[in-house]
Amino acid sequence: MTSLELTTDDAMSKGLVDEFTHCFTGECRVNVLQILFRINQVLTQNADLATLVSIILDGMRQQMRMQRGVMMLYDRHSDAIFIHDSFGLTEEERGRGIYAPGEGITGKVVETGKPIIIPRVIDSPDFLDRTRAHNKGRKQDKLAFFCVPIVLAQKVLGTICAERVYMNQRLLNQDAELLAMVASLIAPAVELYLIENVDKVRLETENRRLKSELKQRFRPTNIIGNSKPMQEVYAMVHKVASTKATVLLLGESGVGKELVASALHYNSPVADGPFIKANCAALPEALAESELFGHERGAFTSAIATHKGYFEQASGGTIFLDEVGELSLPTQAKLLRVLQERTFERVGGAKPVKVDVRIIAATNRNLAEMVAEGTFREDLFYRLNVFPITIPPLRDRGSDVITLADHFVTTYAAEIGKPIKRISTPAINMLMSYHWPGNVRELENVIERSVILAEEGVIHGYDLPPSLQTPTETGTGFSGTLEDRVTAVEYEMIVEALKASNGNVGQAATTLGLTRRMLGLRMDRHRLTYKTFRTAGLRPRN
Ligand SMILES: Nc1ncnc2c1ncn2[C@@H]1O[C@H](COP(=O)(O)OP(=O)(O)OP(=O)(O)O)[C@@H](O)[C@H]1O
Repeated sequence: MTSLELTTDDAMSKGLVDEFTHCFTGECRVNVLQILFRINQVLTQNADLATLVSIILDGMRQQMRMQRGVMMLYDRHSDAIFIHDSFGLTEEERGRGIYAPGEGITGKVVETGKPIIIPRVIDSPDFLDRTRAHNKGRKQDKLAFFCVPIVLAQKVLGTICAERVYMNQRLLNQDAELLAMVASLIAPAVELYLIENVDKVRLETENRRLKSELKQRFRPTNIIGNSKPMQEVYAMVHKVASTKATVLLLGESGVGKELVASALHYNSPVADGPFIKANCAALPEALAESELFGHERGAFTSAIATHKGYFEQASGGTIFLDEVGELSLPTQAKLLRVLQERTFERVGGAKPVKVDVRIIAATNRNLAEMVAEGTFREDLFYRLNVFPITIPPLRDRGSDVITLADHFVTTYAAEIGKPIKRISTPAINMLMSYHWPGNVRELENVIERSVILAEEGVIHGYDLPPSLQTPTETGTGFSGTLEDRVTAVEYEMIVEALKASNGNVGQAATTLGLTRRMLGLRMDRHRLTYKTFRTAGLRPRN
């Protein structure tokens, strides 16, 4: 037994007995079965999410004798997790409970899809107490916390979290297991609720978001994604944007370096000045110097007039040197001088030109390695590397993939003028499983293409390119054989038809051009049951 664990006698002597005596006797273990039984009962009666949640929260409070219980929903669109229902919190505390994935204990459970159990919550560095419910009352320091995800088809839809007086690890694990069971029972109902109440959920999140501190966290407006690694990027951008320090943006191709560069500029004191992009890889060797630093009239045969280079054009603003690792050694030497003295000469000129520019450079190359190989100047590397920011690859950003996909769907659907309501569950799984070598740029292209292909307002797995459907690359479990792919498409079409018909098999069969019996057989083969697709309040005649 750890020093934190209590015996019944300890508990009694400490006056905590009310909360859990019955749990030592095993009575509460029997009681909890009643909760499962009730949930199962109402699930078969087609009850709505509100009824289910009230049974769960009542059970947590009365049978399991918990101090606090919270059911949270994850709104992918706004990338926020908020309290849907709870006990043990005031209305005000409830309103403050809003998190981003990766943030605090709840955010971590949503990000990883794994439960978290903490014997003494106030000791946990991840515990944010955003609701501020822990400032009050005695026994707060004795509370254990556990949080389980509500997951369906690898998609985290929300969490059930609870606090109770700590007794011992075994009982805590048992409670968490029970809540995990409850979470998996109600997951289909939660998904239906989220689909059906998309607008309500969004409005609710937005209202809460407006009232919460989340609003105050810094995120450049056009950069999408709230994953932990991106929050670190935002924090760095926030720190350095207001200075004139040279910034080096590192990261694979397509991660959003240019977007971050523009965020740095537009949040800087020179935001009203020009933002000039110079793509060093696209500059032909012979013209690189003249493009960057300009030339005097007659400097070379085609120099018929004086030309201001990118540095002069950026004067009073920011120059963004993209792919800086591609510059030749002579051009690097000239760039070093600008960095040191903010002075250069135009090609063919002798007069020094002084500029006042903020320099942001970016590269997907390993500059330190290039220095070792002798292809990049060491002194220039140190001058550029004053404030490096590494933008993480998309595969390390968790649910940002879906947030970004949603964002691009909205953008391209509006551009093409085609209403797209949602991305199907199998398509979401494919997007989440893929390793995105081309990062956000690749995701953007994939979504643009799928918006063009999509029919009936839904992006399906088969609207995504074949590269996302190869098992070795995606890990989606689809093998390359024709039969397996046909099975995957069949599964998806049946799921969609059942969703659209609220679980009415007859109606779904008609949509699919099958008899009811044929569809029944196929549903058995895919282990699908119409109950999963029933919508609250509607009882289809099957
Ligand atoms: N977090 C993000 N939110 C929204 N759009 C993004 C995000 N990151 C990247 N994009 C979009 O993805 C595309 C590629 O981004 P960007 O050009 O900034 O990448 P990069 O790292 O500079 O690529 P490269 O190294 O190839 O120049 C752009 O259309 C950009 O708008």
